[in-house]
Amino acid sequence: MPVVILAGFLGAGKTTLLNHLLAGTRGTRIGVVVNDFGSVNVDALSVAGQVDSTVSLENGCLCCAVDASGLDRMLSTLTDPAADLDLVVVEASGLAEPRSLVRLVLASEDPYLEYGGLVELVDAAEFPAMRERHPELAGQVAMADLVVLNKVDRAADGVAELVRELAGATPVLHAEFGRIDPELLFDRVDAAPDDGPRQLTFDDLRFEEPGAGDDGHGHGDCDHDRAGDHASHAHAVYDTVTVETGPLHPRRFAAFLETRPAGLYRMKGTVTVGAGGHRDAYEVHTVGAYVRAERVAPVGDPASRLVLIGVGVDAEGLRAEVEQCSTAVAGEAVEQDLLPLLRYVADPSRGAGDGVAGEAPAGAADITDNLDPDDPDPDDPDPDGPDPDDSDDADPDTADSGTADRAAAVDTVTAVDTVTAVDTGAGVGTGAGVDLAESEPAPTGCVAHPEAFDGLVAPDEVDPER
Ligand SMILES: Nc1nc2c(ncn2[C@@H]2O[C@H](COP(=O)(O)OP(=O)(O)OP(=O)(O)O)[C@@H](O)[C@H]2O)c(=O)[nH]1
Repeated sequence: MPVVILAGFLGAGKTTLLNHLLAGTRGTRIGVVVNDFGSVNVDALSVAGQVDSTVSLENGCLCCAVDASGLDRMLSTLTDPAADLDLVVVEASGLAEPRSLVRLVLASEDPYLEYGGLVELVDAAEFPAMRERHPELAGQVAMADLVVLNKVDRAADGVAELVRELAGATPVLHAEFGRIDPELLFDRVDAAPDDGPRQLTFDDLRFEEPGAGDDGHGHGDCDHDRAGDHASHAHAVYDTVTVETGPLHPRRFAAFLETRPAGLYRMKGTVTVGAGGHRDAYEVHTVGAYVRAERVAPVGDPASRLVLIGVGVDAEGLRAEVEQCSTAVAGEAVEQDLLPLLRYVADPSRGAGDGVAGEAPAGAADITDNLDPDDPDPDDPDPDGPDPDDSDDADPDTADSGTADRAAAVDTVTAVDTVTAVDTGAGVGTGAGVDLAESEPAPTGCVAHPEAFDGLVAPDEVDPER
């Protein structure tokens, strides 16, 4: 269950965007956590659909009122397969600290939960003035997976350039009234009448007829395109590239993952990697800076199929880069070449080739290399090995103490679905600001938002007494 965090300063348009998503789901079922600020749950009330369950947290906003297990408890009724939802969106209060929320989601032990990205809304009218008063907003833009520059109808002079610069490699979408394409955030369910609603699977992607419903530039099945309303449709501002190729050289592919171009927001698909005569298939999923790979059953032909979605990316260049990773071009790999890829595998002991199945491969422990925002470290002679310089990941100065400037908030957990009520349960949020840096080890097995781990204790610094 992808959990998308929707953040942005007060009034940036989070609820407006959420309502747009809810209105455009066409069968996709979304659970929503609304993190209202103030004593009246305006956002919860204004979110479209039926609001059937509410939990109030009276002692602070979501990110400082719960720890990871508290968040798990809160979300578990939404992520539980029995709830039959396809996506959870956490709308952070305008005062919430997205870094803390990202940490909580990444530290989740809920087996059904997967980080779905941090979407940061920026108010194009107010941002320059807001930033003067709240310099931390710049950091929030920098750590997002997708920046939505909203209210472009009222944009202040120079704001697009300013946000573009602050966003660095993160894609920036321009929007009015939060009208972005929902498919940027989730795979729509297939509403085929003979099949019933369900989540799009990678198999759907793999076996989709090339050209079926395609508008000629990779946008695929899309009502708006068929309606000829392309110019006003958010698809017009991003590119989708589908690459089908043979088995990939794992080291070369891992290098591609590490150097993904600015603007590439999502990537999903199944790749087969060849090493030491073995063939292993992995489902790969990236959202912004986050990468996750999971070993899956072998796939047929094509051995590797990836869908890449980005803003302002060089589509043909991307295709060529992936194709360069194929063993046909890069040559056969040896088993050692798997190691750079295994850092992205959720359970590395499952990720090794048949020859070493069941063992945690050497190098799997090096996952913390990725917690350093500056990685890959050009000075590191062995980019796949432990990097002594990575101790800066544990810099206490960068840890977020969290609560200082957050006013009391009333948080509501709301299950929104046009049909089904989901009881979100009670008893959440009695903690008074748990600092994850003190209590949670860095999650391993997935790699995301290095900044989110600032202040976490590096494995070699863990005090065994604690
Ligand atoms: N002109 C203009 N107004 C917008 C746009 N998007 C949202 N608004 C308006 O901005 C106001 C705030 O929008 P909300 O969606 O409530 O913002 P929010 O981020 O949820 O606000 P908080 O919950 O207070 O943090 C509303 O009056 C919206 O109608 C836009 O693109 N252009």
